[in-house]
Amino acid sequence: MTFPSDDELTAGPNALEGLIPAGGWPEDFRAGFACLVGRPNAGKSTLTNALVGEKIAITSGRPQTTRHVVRGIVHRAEGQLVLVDTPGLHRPRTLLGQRLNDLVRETLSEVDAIVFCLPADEKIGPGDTFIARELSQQRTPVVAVATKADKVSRERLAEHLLAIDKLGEWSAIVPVSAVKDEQVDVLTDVLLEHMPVGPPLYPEGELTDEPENVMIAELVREAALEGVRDELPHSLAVLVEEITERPREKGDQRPPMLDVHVNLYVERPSQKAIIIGRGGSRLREVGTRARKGIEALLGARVYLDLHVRVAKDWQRDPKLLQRLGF
Ligand SMILES: Nc1nc2c(ncn2[C@@H]2O[C@H](COP(=O)(O)OP(=O)(O)OP(=O)(O)O)[C@@H](O)[C@H]2O)c(=O)[nH]1
Repeated sequence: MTFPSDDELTAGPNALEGLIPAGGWPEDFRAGFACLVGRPNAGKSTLTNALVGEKIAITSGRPQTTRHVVRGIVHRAEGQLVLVDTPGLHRPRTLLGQRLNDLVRETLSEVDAIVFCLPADEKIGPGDTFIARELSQQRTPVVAVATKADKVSRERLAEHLLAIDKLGEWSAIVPVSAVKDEQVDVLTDVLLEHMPVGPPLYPEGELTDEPENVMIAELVREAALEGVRDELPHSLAVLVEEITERPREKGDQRPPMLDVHVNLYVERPSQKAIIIGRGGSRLREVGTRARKGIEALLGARVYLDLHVRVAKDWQRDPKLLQRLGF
C-alpha cells in the first residue's frame, strides 16, 4: 500500500483547510499511522470503528471478512492517528494468502505503531503465537490490546493480561471494550504517544480515504456472503466495473441517479447457484441490501446491476488478482 507522499499532502488548493487553527497547530502535535493486527474475529474492525467513532470498516460476526485495507482517521486536539485495518495475518495457502501476508508485512514496517488485538474471551492460541513471532521481527512498537474485555470476568481478564505479557515484548498492554466504549480513549492516548511530532496528515472531517469502489465492493461482498459464509468463505471476489450517472431533466431536484455495475466472481458453478438462489431470488435480496448501503455511502439513488461470473481458480490467477486489487 502507499501512503501519501509529502508532496501529495501539501499539494492541492486548501489541502489542509479547516485543519490549521489561526495560530497553527500546537508545537507538540503528533501525527502518524497505526495498524491493527490479530487473528480472524479478534475485534479489529469493531475497534477501528470505536476509535474513529463512526462506522467505516465493515464488521461481521465471522472470520476473514476484512479483505481490503481500510483506514480511519482519529482527530484530536493534540494529535492525529491514521488507522490502517489490515486483513488477518495467516499462514499462506494460496497466492491470495501470500499476497495478503506481503501486504500486511509492508504495512507493519511502514506504520508508527502496531495494535495487536487478542480477544479476552479466548485463550491465546497458535494463531496468536504465529503473529507474535511475526511482530517480534518488526522494529515498529507494538501495543497489545485485550479486546472484548466486557465479555469476561475481572479474574479472567487479569489472567489474559498475564498471558499477553508472557507472549512477547510490548510497549504497552491495554484492555478495551470497543462495544461498551471502555478504555478506547486510553488506547488512543497510548497510540498518540508513539506518533512522531509533526503537522496533521489529513484535513479534519476525513474519516477514510478508501476509494469508493472498494467500499462498494465490500458492501456487495458482505451482502452476498450473508447466511452462506460456510459455503463460500474464500471463494468470492467482487469488482465494481462501472458507475455512470443518468442524465437528468432540467430542474430535477432529486439526488442524482447512478447505475452501478458490479461483477461477483466465484470459482465454481455450484457457488454461482448459491449466490443467485432459486429463480434469482437470493441475488435480488443481495442487491436490495447492498443498494441501501451504497445509496447511503454515495448520497445518490442507485440502480445496482449485479452479475455473477465463474472464474475458475481466480485466487491463483495473478492477472485477475491484480484487477481485484490484491
Ligand atoms: N462483546 C464484545 N464483542 C465484540 C467486541 N469487539 C468485537 N466484538 C465482536 O466480535 C466479532 C468480531 O469482531 P470484528 O471486529 O469483525 O473482528 P475482526 O478482527 O475485524 O475480524 P476479521 O474481519 O474476521 O479479521 C463481532 O461479532 C463483534 O461484534 C467488544 O469489545 N465486545
